[in-house]
This record gives sequence, structure tokens and C-alpha cells, in this order.
Amino acid sequence: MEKKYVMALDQGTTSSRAIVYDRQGEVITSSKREFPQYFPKPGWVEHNAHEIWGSMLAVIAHALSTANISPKEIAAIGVANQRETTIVWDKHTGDAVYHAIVWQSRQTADICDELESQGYADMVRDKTGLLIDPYFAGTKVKWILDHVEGAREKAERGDLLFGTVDTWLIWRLSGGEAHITDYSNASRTLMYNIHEQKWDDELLKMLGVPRSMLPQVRPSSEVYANTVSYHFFGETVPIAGAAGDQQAALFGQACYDSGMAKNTYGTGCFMLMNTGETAVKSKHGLLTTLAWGIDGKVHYALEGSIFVGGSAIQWLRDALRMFRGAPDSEDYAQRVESTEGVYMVPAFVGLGTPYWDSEVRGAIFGLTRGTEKEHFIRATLEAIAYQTKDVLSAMEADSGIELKRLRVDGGASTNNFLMQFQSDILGVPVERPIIHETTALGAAYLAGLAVGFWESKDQIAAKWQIDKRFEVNMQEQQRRRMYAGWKQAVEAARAFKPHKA
Ligand SMILES: Nc1ncnc2c1ncn2[C@@H]1O[C@H](COP(=O)(O)OP(=O)(O)O)[C@@H](O)[C@H]1O
Ligand SMILES: O=P(O)(O)OC[C@H](O)CO
Repeated sequence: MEKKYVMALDQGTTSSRAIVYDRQGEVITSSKREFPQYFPKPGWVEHNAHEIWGSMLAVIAHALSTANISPKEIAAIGVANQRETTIVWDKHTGDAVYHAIVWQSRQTADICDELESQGYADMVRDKTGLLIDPYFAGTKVKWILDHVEGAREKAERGDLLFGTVDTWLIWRLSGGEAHITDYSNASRTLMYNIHEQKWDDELLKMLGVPRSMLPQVRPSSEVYANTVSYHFFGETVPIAGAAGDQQAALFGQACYDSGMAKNTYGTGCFMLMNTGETAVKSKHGLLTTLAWGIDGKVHYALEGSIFVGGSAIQWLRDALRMFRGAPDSEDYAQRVESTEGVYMVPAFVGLGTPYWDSEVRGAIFGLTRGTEKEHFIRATLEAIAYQTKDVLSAMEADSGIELKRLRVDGGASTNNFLMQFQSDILGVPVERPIIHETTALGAAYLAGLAVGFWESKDQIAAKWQIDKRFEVNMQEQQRRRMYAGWKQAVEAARAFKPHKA
């Protein structure tokens, strides 16, 4: 049967998706399923690794059956995943020994404080391009080995495997044959030397993680293994691409040249700038990370990470029950002219770039008796844009490049109010492509390139098409005034020190 399609598996923080593309890069079918989030203690976020896997299998089956596609027509599968989320499982039974500890989770804050006090920060920064922060996988692995009874002994005997979500899915899809990850995911673990591209003994010793748990690190575009036929409806299909979702989005946005940047508005927001074959060291709280490995080379990126973006809207929906669907937030925000001085700081799990403050918690300022739900919703959307301005300022300072436009994508980028306000507050036009799910598209491109389904990055770049360009429509003076209010709100939130429960 002719190989007409590539399938991308996009395993995000809140949902799993399977999307099938044809050779033109058009979406043929797509299926999405949300799965449970667990918040066992304040600031902790966990998933069940088996529920992640189950949701992935369900969307694969649903996508294929609704479009009546045979797995025989799939040339390759690419995986993009929520990054840093950590799974440790028994290699004999396939059972996870603990929940997946999600990237947002702060449960390793004490471990991080201890490593800081032992003076590891500079070494970590130099080798990994990261900071000692609960965000990254390394301290999560340590936490599992320290807290799950018998786990450390098992790990030392070589019975346990570690993986980020890409590794877990590929291990499962391949029936336990491939225990691998790609450069971009490895670069988020706190255990990988991004300059030498190898797992680092000094870092492993610092975290007490046995080397036998670690996956092999491979390029982002390469055939790793085939699916086992019982998971893939009687067929074996090459698994041929993998990247962390933010790097996959950079690839899907065709940001192939040094200096090109994108911002993805999903659960969190992540701005990445391609810096080519140079690892740029940040002086302003950005991360240095591997963008991808392809064609025998690695590319680096500078990254600004915002922990709470679209999930603040989800919180308004689910916890405060302010509306039924996230898209409703756009209409509510536009029913008022402004927030009337209300600022919301959605620091539910601390703040990332440029503050890197694990202690700070969410806050709202400027309430009056006249404050209504609409102001609250508008302030929450505006907070996403302010956080992005914090990141862009750091990016421009570190790279010396003044952005002429910002490419955007992700679920919340469909919100026109947010995108217009983003452009206004940055003072830079915002460009949204027709396909705003560029994470999955990037994974599909990486896999398709590996099997010759697409020929080159140039061929892919020519497919990028704009949906809407949001032009700047705010005076400089107003922008400054509003942004100064945000900075004040962040400082006030950081000054508040709640009692620890
Ligand atoms: N129209 C919208 N306006 C604001 N936020 C939205 C909108 N649509 C989706 N979101 C938010 O975007 C997030 C989903 O985006 P998505 O790219 O699917 O995220 P992820 O990959 O992190 O699961 C959710 O947190 C949701 O609340
Ligand atoms: O699930 P997303 O799309 O919000 O992405 C999560 C990031 O990969 C975390 O680093």
C-alpha cells in the first residue's frame, strides 16, 4: 500500500493528540484526549504514566478509524512530548514505580536548595545550560529513588529505567525494544552535558542516579525502532523522530536559521530562539538548550520558560468555574475596555524566566468594589502577555537581536484578544500560522525527513503560511505604564511570604 501519511503523537501536559499529515503538510485527521491531573500537595503536579500511555493508544486508534486510514499507509511516526516530566519504571514488568512527576511540580524544591547550598550551581550551569530548579528531570529522578521503597536498590541492580515521556512512549510502542531519547529531551534532564553531548558522571554522582537507568541519546530525526504490531493494529511502522514539544514547535515553525524565534502558548509558554551551532550563555535567566540533532549536527536554542500560561485560563474554567470553555475567555475579556488597574500574577508553581523563584505564589492586585469577572478574566489573559514580555526582553538582551516579529502557536494562540494585546505590549507584530499546532507538525517533519517522506528543511520551510498578523496598536507611553504596573505586581507577589503548611 502507498505510504501517504506521517503520524505525529503530541503528548502534552493536559492532553494527548494523534495527528495525521499528508505530503503537503495538511492535517488529514486528528484526535485529542485529556487525561487526569493529580495535585497531591500544594505545588505538586503528577500524572499516571499508564493513563498517559492509554490516552495515546486511544487517540491513535480514534484518528485512524475516523479517517479510515490503514496503518499500512503511515510512512513514519514522530513523537513530541511535554518535557522534563519524569517516569521511572521496572524494565521487566513495565510498571511505573511512582506517578510521572510533571515538569511543573515543585516537590523537589528542598533537594534543589540542598544542591545549591553544596555549591553545584556553576558546574550545573556550565555543563547543562540549566539552573538547579525543580523544573528539570534530574532532581525528580532522585526524589523517586529516595522516596519509593526499594527503588534505589532496584535501580542499582539495573532493574529500573528512567525516561521522559518520549522515552516512555517509544519504549512502549516498540514493545520494550528501544530505550532511547533525543538530544532535545536529554538536554532537559540536568544530567546531560550539552557541549560534549554525553551523560555526565559528575552530574549523575551529584544526583545519585545510576547510569544503567538512562536511555541512549539519539538524533531527533532517525529511525529508532518499529512499532510492535499488536499496538499498531497488525502493522509495524517506523518510529523515526522525537523532540521535546517546544523544540518540535521551533522546527514546525520552520525557525531553522539562527536568530529566528517562536513562542508557544500551551499549558505554559515557551519562547525559543535558534542560535545555530553556538551555545549562547545567558546573563538574563534564559536557558541554553539543545534544539535538535539532525544531519549529523546539533543546533542550540535560548529559551525562556513560563510555567503558567494557558493553564491559568484552565484554572478560571475548572477551579473558579468562570466559563465553560477556554475560548470563552476572549469574549469576556473584550466586554470591558481595560482591567481597570487589576493585575493577576499566576505564579501557581513559582515563576520561571527571568525570576526563577520557587517560593512565590499566585496573587491578584488592584481589586475594587467595581471589579467584575470580566476584569479578572482580562487580567489573567494580560498576565500571559506580560510574562512573555519579560522573556522577550531577556532574549533580546542575551542575543543582541531585536526581534522584528514573533511567530506564535499553541492552544491559547487562537485567542485573538490575547494575540493583539501581546503585540501591543511587546511593540512587535505577532504572526500566527495557519497550522497553530506546530508542535505536532514539527514531530511529523522530523519523522518524515528521516524516512525520505519529505526531502529537505527548505521544502518544509516553503510550506509555512500565515493565518493572521497582529499589528502593534498601542502608544509607547501606555505600554510603559502598563508594563510598569506588572513589574510592581510581580515584586509585591514575591514579597509576600506565606506560612508553609
Ligand atoms: N481560546 C483560548 N484562549 C485562552 N486559552 C486557551 C484557548 N484555547 C486553549 N487555551 C488554553 O491553552 C491550553 C491548551 O493548549 P495546548 O497547546 O493544547 O496545551 P498543552 O500542549 O500544554 O496541553 C490550555 O491550558 C487551555 O486553557
Ligand atoms: O505541555 P506543554 O505544551 O505546555 O509543554 C510543556 C513543556 O514541554 C514543559 O517544558
